[in-house]
Amino acid sequence: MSYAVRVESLTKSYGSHTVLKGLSFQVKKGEIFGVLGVNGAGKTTTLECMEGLRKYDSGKITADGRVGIQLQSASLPAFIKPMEAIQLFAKWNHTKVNNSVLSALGINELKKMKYADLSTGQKRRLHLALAVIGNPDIIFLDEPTAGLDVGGRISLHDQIGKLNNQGKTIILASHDMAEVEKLCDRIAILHEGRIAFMGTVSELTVKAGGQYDIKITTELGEEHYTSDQIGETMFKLLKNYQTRNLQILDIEINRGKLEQFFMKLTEGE
Ligand SMILES: Nc1ncnc2c1ncn2[C@@H]1O[C@H](COP(=O)(O)OP(=O)(O)OP(=O)(O)O)[C@@H](O)[C@H]1O
Repeated sequence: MSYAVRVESLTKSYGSHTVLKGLSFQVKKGEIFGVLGVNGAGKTTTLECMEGLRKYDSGKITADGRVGIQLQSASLPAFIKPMEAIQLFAKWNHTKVNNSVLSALGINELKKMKYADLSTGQKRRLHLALAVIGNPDIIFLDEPTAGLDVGGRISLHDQIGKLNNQGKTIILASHDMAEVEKLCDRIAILHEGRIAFMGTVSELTVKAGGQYDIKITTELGEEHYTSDQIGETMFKLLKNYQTRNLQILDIEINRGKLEQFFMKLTEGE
């Protein structure tokens, strides 16, 4: 099979509330696939059905490989130490603890701490380590960087990239456009139980009009520009500021339209 997970006509209701209305998509082996949507769009439900943790009403899901899961919220006993949790999970998985994974995720530094004393970022790193301890082929991450500061996000993104470079397929849920833009090969945007968009971020950018908003701050204040040829425009702008002998204090570039397009899709416009 060239795909890691195949989802066909997946439906799921909670009582009379139909959350998934026939989703079909495939996740290719070795890719980072993002499931996006606003709060309540059904990202966690989709992931949990794919993980085999939640019953669905109809459809078919096939996974090819061992699965590792990081849930959206998870908790361990307050007094357990990170290494005890790691050893426990390794035993369950009939596997040996991979020390390179532990050092990559900075688990060794947490050795002496109790679970209850770990920060949000440290807990997330531990949960990711527990998800990958069984050497899975497919890793599910539900909003892996929620609640993390900038440093924590960058470090976790780095670890996710490294796991992907080792050939792991990664499926992550997020509502952070910047996160999926940085990490994902392809994304599916859920809206009202259906897939409103599926493709690469570049395809989404083209659909959205491919416009960048640029803000340049100098001692004279802020100046705003838009461009669909970011490289060329930035080159010209920087030359222009140099000619005008203006010192640039800050540059901000946003895929403004991409966020707007996401809002438009998810608002059903
Ligand atoms: N166990 C449950 N019982 C009843 N309704 C549920 C249950 N789990 C989820 N729902 C409802 O299903 C819908 C989708 O929830 P889900 O958690 O899958 O969305 P999500 O996109 O992951 O949201 P978030 O971004 O807030 O995590 C929501 O309206 C939610 O209230």
